[in-house]
Amino acid sequence: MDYGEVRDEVDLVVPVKTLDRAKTRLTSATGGDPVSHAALALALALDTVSAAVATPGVRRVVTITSDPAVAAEMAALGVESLPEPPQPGLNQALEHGARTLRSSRIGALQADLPALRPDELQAALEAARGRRAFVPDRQGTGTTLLLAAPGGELDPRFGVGSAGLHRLSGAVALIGAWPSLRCDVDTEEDLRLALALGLGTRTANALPARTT
Ligand SMILES: Nc1nc2c(ncn2[C@@H]2O[C@H](COP(=O)(O)OP(=O)(O)OP(=O)(O)O)[C@@H](O)[C@H]2O)c(=O)[nH]1
Ligand SMILES: C=C(OP(=O)(O)O)C(=O)O
Repeated sequence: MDYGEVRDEVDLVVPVKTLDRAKTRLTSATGGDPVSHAALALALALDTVSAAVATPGVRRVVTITSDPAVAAEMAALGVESLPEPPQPGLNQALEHGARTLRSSRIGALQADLPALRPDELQAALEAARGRRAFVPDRQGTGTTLLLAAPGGELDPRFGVGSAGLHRLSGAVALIGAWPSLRCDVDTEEDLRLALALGLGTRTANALPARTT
């Protein structure tokens, strides 16, 4: 497919672990049932990706996953998936995705933003104004979005303390009134906060009744 050359637009890679390994800190939210847990992990990713696809300024969204169930569900949204590279790890998966896409502008979006609103993601993309930039999570320690400069490398440093590492690597911290973009869901407390912001429909449907 020819996606054209619009320099202000960004292609986003979204990493998604295999569902049986994903979101271990959220296991209690579904009462320890592995099938419900996998459904919740998948719903988080689908709501995130649906919002990203609907965002003006986002040209293309591609997930990086070795889980065929994730790839099939993403395909139903019209979203392509790339398999993980042989080297394990989140940053390796993102670098592989970025290299494969060869986009004029690349970004990485975490897959656990179930309240994400397209207008907030669009506002963050605009605030970057062509710089290599990142959006810290609500605690200020992690990263939910990393954007390369046009034509530049992604150079991802996700993991513990990634906000500090992205800042040290020269990326500009973007801090705006974008609660849905900053609310990544790792724990049940995060899930309650995302619920208050307004969950995507898939995540809302995947929750047990007591959480809603
Ligand atoms: N493709 C891919 N995605 C990853 C990998 N590691 C983490 N991710 C994804 O990166 C995002 C951020 O990771 P975390 O917030 O730590 O999520 P998680 O590892 O599923 O959660 P925990 O098990 O609770 O640490 C999530 O969307 C994960 O699915 C990896 O090795 N490969
Ligand atoms: C991998 C990260 O996510 P989390 O802190 O949610 O594990 C990160 O913020 O770099």
